[in-house]
Formats: sequence, structure tokens, C-alpha cells
Amino acid sequence: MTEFRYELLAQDGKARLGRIYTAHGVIDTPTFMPVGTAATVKAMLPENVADTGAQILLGNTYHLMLRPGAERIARLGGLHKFMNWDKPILTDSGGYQVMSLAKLRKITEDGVTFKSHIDGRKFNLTPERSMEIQHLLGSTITMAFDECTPFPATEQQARESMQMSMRWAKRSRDAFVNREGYALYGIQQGSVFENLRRESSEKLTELDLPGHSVGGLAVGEGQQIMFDTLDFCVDMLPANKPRYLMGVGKPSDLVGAVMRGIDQFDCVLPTRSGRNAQAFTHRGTLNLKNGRHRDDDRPLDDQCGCPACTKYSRAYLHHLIKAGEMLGSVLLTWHNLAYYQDLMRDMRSAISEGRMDAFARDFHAAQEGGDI
Ligand SMILES: CNc1nc2c(CC[C@H]3O[C@@H](OC)[C@H](OC)[C@@H]3O)c3nc(N)[nH]c(=O)c3cc2[nH]1
Repeated sequence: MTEFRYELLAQDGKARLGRIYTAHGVIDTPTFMPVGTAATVKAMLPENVADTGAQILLGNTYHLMLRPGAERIARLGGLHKFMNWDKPILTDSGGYQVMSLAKLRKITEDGVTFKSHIDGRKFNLTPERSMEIQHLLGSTITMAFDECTPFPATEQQARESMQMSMRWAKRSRDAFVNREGYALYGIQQGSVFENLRRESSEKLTELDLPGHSVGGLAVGEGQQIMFDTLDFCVDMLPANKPRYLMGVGKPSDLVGAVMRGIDQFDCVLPTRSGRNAQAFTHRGTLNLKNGRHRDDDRPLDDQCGCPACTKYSRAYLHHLIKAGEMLGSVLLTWHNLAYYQDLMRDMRSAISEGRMDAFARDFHAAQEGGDI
């Protein structure tokens, strides 16, 4: 069996090249984790997600506890078997979705009670229940149960929210079932306040966890405030363990956050945008709904090896979108995931060769180059 371990292989400034060893396989970092909220990466077969280079997927406590239910997934062999994905799976702990999706929610020190946004059934989510659900799912990486502090928040609001999350982090650690090759990550909170981020990091470090995430960002603060916060909060987390920035982001967010020391990312953007006709390419983003593509037989992105770019034209993709054909969503999702994986692979190469600054300059020049 493999013990859960992070190996730092190279650094270029604050950017890190690393490897995470888990019970379900190895993860090369920096890594992008496609979101598979309801036990599927929407519009994709898992083998094709793996073909894009993805080594780890995201699942979600909130969605799966509501439907089909964690006990049912456990009876059916666990989430890996259920969705036919045998590599690592990281599951979020549910707190964020309760705040963004559930109705009639009530927060107490014990946890959160809420009504399902699907059928109105009442649920109770506590650190202990969140750990139990993620254990039932068989998550490779479990996230502590936290509250994602809304933005903006006053310093006092952020302090109270962070301190509750830190009490919940300890309860999560005490309830987590340790298994070799599996991990529990703590989630740093504190909004945009350096003193609160430090207090949160000190509390998490005391729990001696195998990995950590930066929570409470990508909540509407904008890229500059996110970067300004990362400039001081990433280094507060132990350097010998992985650092995961939750919910991020668009390509330029990933480049900027890798340069500030982040190792893991997740975001719905590549999949959600793909279903909305938006494509990320090496020369910027474009929307295939736009009529200018109707006669364009060029590939979507001539630097991409995915099926959408090697087998079809922009004109065909435009046609599928206008006709409302589901193949349009499949091909654009596939492309966006491949683009994100290529971007992470290219950044891993740049870090290993000590040329991350040049990579970032070339990336921004190509994105703003126009004429796509
Ligand atoms: C988008 N910005 C953002 N997302 C965030 C998420 C959810 C990510 C989760 O949300 C789902 O996608 C909608 C994904 O679930 C599969 C992902 O794990 C967070 N989760 C927790 N536990 N704590 C946070 O502080 C937090 C902050 C975020 N900022």
C-alpha cells in the first residue's frame, strides 16, 4: 500500500513542481482537477477525461448526499466504482454548496441544517456527518467541513467565521477515519485579512494534516484582490504539503496562482463554459455561437490535439451549437478540459526548466494577441 506523500521536485520562484502519492495513484502538480459534482464530469466519459491528462477528479458531499445518497453509493462499492474512475478523487465537504444552493439553511455551532434544493427534504450537515459521507464515498482526499466566508466581510465577521471553521476543522480531524494513502485537507479561511489568515494557518498547522487548501477566495473579490491575498497567505501554509486553491479559475488565474505557490486547482469553468459554447484556446477565448464562425473551416485551436481540434472545423462546431446538438457540448467540454490539462503540463515543464517567468509573459502575449 502507498502512504499519502507530497514530494517537492523543483521550484522556480514561488512556483513548485511536485508529486502527490495516494492510494489511487500519483498526481503531478501543479494539477487541474475537473469537477464531477454529481458523480460525472458533465458530457464526458471518464476514460476521455483521463485521455486529456486529468489525474484526479472532484466530487461533492452536498450533491451526492442528496442524490443518490452516500449510503447507497457505499453499498454499490463506493464512488470510484460507481462512476468508473479508478484514479484519485477529492471531495468537497459540503459547506460551500449549502451556502450557495440549499434553501432555508440554519447555521449553528453544531453544523448546518438545510432543505434540499431538489425536493425540499431536510438535512443536517456537521463536521462528523461530512467526514462520514466522504468516508462512505471512499474519497482519496477528504476536505474538512468549513464555512466559506462570504465576500465582502468585515474583519470581525471574517474572524468569527474563520474561528468557527477552525473549530470544525478540529472536529473533522477527530472524526476522520485514517486509511493509508488517503488524506484529510484543512481549509484556510480569513477572507482578505493577513492577521486572520495567519491565525487560521496556525490553527491548521497544529492539526498536523497532510494537505491544505486556501478557501474563501474566488467568491467575487476579483483577480487582483485574490492575487494580493495569495501573495501573503500561501506561504503561511506548510511548504512540505500540497496547497489547493478552491474554485479557481480561468486560465490567467491558474498562471498567477501557480506563480504564487499553488499546487492544486478545481473549477467548473472549462466544463460549464463548454456547455455554453465558450472555448479557451492558446490565443484567447472565443464563443462558437458567434456567426463569424459559420464558414470558418480552421480548427478551433491549432495547438491542441483533442478531437474537437483535430477532426472538426469551427464551422461545424458553430453549426452544432446553433442546432442545439449535444455533440457541441461534448466536443467543447472535451476541448476545454484538454486545454486546461495542456496549460498545467506546460507550466510543469516551465517550472522544471526554470523558465516560468518567460512562460507567463508568452502566455499573456498570446492571450491578448487578438485575431483568433
Ligand atoms: C468558485 N469559487 C469557489 N469555490 C469554492 C469552494 C467550492 C468548490 C466546489 O464547488 C463545486 O463547484 C461549484 C465543486 O464541487 C465539486 C468544488 O469542489 C469552496 N469549498 C469549501 N469547502 N470552502 C471554501 O472556502 C470554498 C471556496 C470556494 N470558492
